[in-house]
Amino acid sequence: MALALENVGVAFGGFRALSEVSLSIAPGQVIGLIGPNGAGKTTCVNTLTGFQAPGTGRVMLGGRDVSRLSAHGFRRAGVARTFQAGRLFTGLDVLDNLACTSVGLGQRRAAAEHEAEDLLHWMGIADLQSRPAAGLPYTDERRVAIARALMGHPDFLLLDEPAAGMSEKEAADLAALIHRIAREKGIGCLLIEHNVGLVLSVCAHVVVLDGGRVIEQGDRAAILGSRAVREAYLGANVEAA
Ligand SMILES: Nc1ncnc2c1ncn2[C@@H]1O[C@H](COP(=O)(O)OP(=O)(O)OP(=O)(O)O)[C@@H](O)[C@H]1O
Repeated sequence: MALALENVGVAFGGFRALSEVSLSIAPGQVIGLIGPNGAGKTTCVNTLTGFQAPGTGRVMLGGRDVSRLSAHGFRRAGVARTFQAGRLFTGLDVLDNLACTSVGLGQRRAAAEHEAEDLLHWMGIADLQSRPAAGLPYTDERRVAIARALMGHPDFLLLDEPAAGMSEKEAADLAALIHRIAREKGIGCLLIEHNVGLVLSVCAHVVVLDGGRVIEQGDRAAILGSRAVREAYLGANVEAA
């Protein structure tokens, strides 16, 4: 049961944001997706979650072509995501932010609240449960957004720059949480991050995009040793950098 892009292309008007992109996430695996600004990372996540239909190629989930599924359809099928901005429901408290997700997926309210309490406890943030989502400190908002994405027991979790604005210590705590999500829940995770050090420390496999194309993929050693990656980040004149 994998979530995958197969030779995906996405164009906005005449601009090709993705060209022939293939990548695959297995259950319990943490994949990193990196690349310079505008490389196409968010477009990849949008395509893997039904927010953007591929122009060419296919999105596959467990061997099924889900390219035309809606975003809600992807969520129901077990693919959850977070956004660069937390996008919490600011009029609700933390517990209700989580519970309403499972209610939206068809669960009864009492069961959804119970699941939300368990999940907040599992993440070590049970103390936040009655707090209004509006005005949460930035790092707590990020953690609640991840907790909300975990509601309904998804098989895959796609995280769009979850460590943006975090201190080194907060980013290390986040890395530990992502490991737990993969290991203890068996969820396949895809992590987009500008913090390349964090990605290389968390992910066994990293995909590098530049100009909408996959320019490299492999383990930490392969990424660090890649001339194409150095050129993408530092410009063509890598020897001088
Ligand atoms: N809806 C859209 N309409 C037109 N162009 C778009 C749209 N969405 C993205 N793009 C363009 O596609 C390219 C890829 O954007 P995308 O947001 O996927 O890159 P990214 O790697 O996530 O960038 P960043 O690291 O800056 O968030 C960019 O040039 C962007 O301007």
